[in-house]
Amino acid sequence: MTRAELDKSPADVAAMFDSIAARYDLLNDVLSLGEDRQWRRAVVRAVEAYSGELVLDLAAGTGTSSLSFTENGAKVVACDFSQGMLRVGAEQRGGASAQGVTCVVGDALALPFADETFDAVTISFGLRNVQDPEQALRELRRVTKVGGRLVVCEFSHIPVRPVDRIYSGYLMAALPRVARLFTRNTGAYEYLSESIADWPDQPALAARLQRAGWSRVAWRNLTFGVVALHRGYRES
Ligand SMILES: C[S@@+](CC[C@H](N)C(=O)[O-])C[C@H]1O[C@@H](n2cnc3c(N)ncnc32)[C@H](O)[C@@H]1O
Repeated sequence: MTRAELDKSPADVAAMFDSIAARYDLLNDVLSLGEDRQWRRAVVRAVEAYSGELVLDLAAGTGTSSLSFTENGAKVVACDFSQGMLRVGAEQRGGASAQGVTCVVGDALALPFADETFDAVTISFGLRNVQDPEQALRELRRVTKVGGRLVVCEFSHIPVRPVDRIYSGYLMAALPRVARLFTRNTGAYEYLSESIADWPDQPALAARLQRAGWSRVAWRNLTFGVVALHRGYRES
């Protein structure tokens, strides 16, 4: 059974996602009771990519989110260090460069792109899995054009503490049991629960974005704060 620990060793994280790639999208729908589709629509609206723009979808996984950014004609680079996840997505879209999405293998901590390449950069459910999130946020800023924007979609915390405790109970107890019905790699879903519980809340993540150099940082909650969308701009 392949799972990562909270030290987020890159080799363990990549191997874990390789091992669950084939069932990744199905499990997302099941475990979120279909809410993931609403979250993804909210990300597409927040990124607001249009024709002529180049978007980086970092930690793109199978690229479920990447394809939606092409709706108004933008081109998308789907970057991830799990070749297994990228491969599953490429097979679904008909190639490693198809339907406006180009897959690139790369590490969030040292992105394989020149400075000021992208009009918009985004990362969904990926930043929590990166060993050094602030370094990833600095790298995202480096490859963004001046005036460009960042949207981070990540699990977060429900601001009402007693409700957040009940939700954490679901995460730790029920989620891995439900996952067991669909996958042998229950360790990956124990890691999911633990990493969400361990992740900073909305103001703390906003502070990280600011420390990494992003300006005009703001966030909004989705599904009562189960997920939060953080936004920032590169101003200089
Ligand atoms: C939970 S999946 C999210 C996939 C996709 N963004 C989505 O919304 O479904 C997290 C992804 O982050 C990738 N990832 C984690 N750390 C990374 C790193 N340092 N560099 C590149 N990708 C990374 C994993 O390989 C995995 O595909």
